[in-house]
Amino acid sequence: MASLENLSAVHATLLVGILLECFVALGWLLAAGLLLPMRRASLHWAGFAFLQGAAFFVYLISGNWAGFPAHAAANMLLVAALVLQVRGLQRAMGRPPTDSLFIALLFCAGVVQVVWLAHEQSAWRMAAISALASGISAWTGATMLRCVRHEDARAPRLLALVLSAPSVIGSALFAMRALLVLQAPERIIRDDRLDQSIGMPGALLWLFLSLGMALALVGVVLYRLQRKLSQAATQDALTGLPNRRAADDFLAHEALRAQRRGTPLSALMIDIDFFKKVNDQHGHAAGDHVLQTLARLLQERARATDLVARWGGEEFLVLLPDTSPAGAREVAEQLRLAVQNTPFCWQQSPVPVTVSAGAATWTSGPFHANALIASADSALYQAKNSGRNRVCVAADNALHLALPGGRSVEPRRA
Ligand SMILES: Nc1nc2c(ncn2[C@@H]2O[C@H](COP(=O)(O)OP(=O)(O)OP(=O)(O)O)[C@@H](O)[C@H]2O)c(=O)[nH]1
Repeated sequence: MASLENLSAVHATLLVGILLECFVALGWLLAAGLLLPMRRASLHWAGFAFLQGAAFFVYLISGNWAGFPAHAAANMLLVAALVLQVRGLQRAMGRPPTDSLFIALLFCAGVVQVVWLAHEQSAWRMAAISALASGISAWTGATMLRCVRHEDARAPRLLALVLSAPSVIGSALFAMRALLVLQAPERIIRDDRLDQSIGMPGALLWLFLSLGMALALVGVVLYRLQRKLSQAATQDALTGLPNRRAADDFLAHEALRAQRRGTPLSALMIDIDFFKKVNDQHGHAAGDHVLQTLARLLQERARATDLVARWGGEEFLVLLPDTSPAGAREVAEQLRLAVQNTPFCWQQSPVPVTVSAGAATWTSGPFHANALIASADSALYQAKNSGRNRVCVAADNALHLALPGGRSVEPRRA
């Protein structure tokens, strides 16, 4: 290894790379201990950083070992590191890793080393490994994009592009390297003989790319954790529907729009009839299954602009923007009939399920969210009291009578 006095700029860069990768690997090991849902992914990325650090180390010591095929060793480490990076991303997405492909890639890299091991063939070796690394990096970039965008189409496109950029740039650079090597193979063979394994531009580029990739992985983890947290805060765990908090936010937002545009806003409160009996006769798991099936059914029949939420227990709230009292009654009746005509089953036994619904509509005047919900709720209890499996609509003045101290949402001034 170079002594401190004659430490060249390349050596210094490689040393920085080793230290950086050690810190990154330690960081991921720490994350594996702390972020349980991301444990496996973090362990993979610790391996990714460690192998990259090892590749930097190989270049650092290569000058001391005449004839040591530094490129070959470093490239093998790099391919293994890149494979671990993609595998970690697949783990982060909760997908089974494509192990056969990874094994095939590593096998190919190994074969390339063995077939073109001689110095005279180092250009071919470098070109093949660079092409392989380019392919894996492109795959990493694509997986990174999917990791952010696939499960959440509303995820910011720019964020997805920024996070996948280091891998895409890496892929392009590896491809360029493969082409340059094939264009001037004599230079590579000469450099390899002289043990000039890596130059300053190469070392710096590699260092920045490694840093970029590490930051991109941190970005993916932060994005996914933030998404999980916001999901947990706004999604009902059993049915996957928006929960009460999300319904409140939607209602406040839609109320402002309705007031600004002067369009009606309707709410349906839907409750399963005699649900206690389902639990008592078939068990709690059967009750959960009925809730999940009903949630799916309601969601499938809702318009893209409506919101179906689990209000609590066996009660669902459907918010219908731009829907008149007559329209709300019609939607509620369609949903009631759909439930009545859907065969619910639990362990091959039929479970009869019907629902009652109450509808209320805001059409004009100050908006009280609590009054709209309370009106839909009292219409629901009217439906329950008049025999169940039916729809009742709140009277026109119900909103004014309900909850005078309710939350008021004033229209935003243009
Ligand atoms: N399985 C299951 N049951 C739930 C859940 N949340 C609430 N329940 C049950 O829902 C039942 C509600 O019963 P009640 O309020 O008496 O209403 P009901 O039996 O549907 O009668 P009506 O509404 O008057 O037709 C209770 O037995 C609760 O335990 C849940 O998440 N899963």
